[in-house]
Amino acid sequence: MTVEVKICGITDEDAMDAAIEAEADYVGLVFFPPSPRAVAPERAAELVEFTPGEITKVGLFVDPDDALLEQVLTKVRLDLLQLHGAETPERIEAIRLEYGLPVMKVISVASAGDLALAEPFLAVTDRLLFDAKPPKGAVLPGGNAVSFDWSILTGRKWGVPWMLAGGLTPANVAEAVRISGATAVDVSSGVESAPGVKDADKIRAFIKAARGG
Ligand SMILES: O=C(O)c1ccccc1NCC(=O)[C@H](O)[C@H](O)COP(=O)(O)O
Repeated sequence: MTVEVKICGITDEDAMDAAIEAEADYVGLVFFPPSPRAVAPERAAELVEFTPGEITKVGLFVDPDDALLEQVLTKVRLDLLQLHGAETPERIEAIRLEYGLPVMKVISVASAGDLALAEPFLAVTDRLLFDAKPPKGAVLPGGNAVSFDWSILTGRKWGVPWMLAGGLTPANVAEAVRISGATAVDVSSGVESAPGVKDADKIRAFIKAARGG
C-alpha cells in the first residue's frame, strides 16, 4: 500500500515546489503565531494558489477562536483543519458545522495509555493524527522533533483514517511505518535545515523513504 505523506510547516515556494514535485499528498500551513513556521493568511494564500487540486491543503491551528478561523478561511483555500490544541469534541463538532471542512484532531502521545484520549473524538473527527507529546517546557504543542514508541499503534484500528507524526526523518520513516502500520505520515522538523527552514533535498528524501525508497 502506498504511504501518504504530509509535509507540514511550509513557509516558502521552494519547499512547496519540492513537496509538489515529490508528490506529497498533503501540505500543512501553520496558523499559530508563536511557531517559527507560522504564516500570515495572505502569505498562505499565495503559497497554495498554484498548488494542484489533488494535494490536500491542511491548516494547522491550536485552540483557534472563530475570529482566527474566519480570518484564515476567507483568504486561504484549505481542505482540512488540523486541530493541535486542547479542543473538545463539542468544539470540533461546532467548527465542522460552522466552516464545512473536515477536521483532523491531534492526539498527543507519550505512552500507550494516551491512546485512549482518542476515543471521545472518534464520533466527531474525520481523521486522527498521533503526534508525540511535547517535552516539558516546550513552547510549541507540536513540531518538536520528538518521537514516541511506534509499536503502541501496531494492529490498532480506529474507525477513521489516521496519521503518524513526531520526530520522523528520512532515516527513520520507513521503520516507523513498518512498526506502527501507519498508512499516512506527517513531518516538519525532520525535513528542515533549521527551525522553520525547509530543505528541498530532505523533503524529497523523506517522501521517497516513506514510500519504500
Ligand atoms: O510545527 C509547528 O511549529 C507547530 C506549532 C504548533 C502546533 C503544531 C506544530 N507542528 C506540528 C507538526 O508539524 C506536525 O503535525 C507534527 O507535530 C510533526 O512535527 P515534527 O516532530 O517536527 O516532525
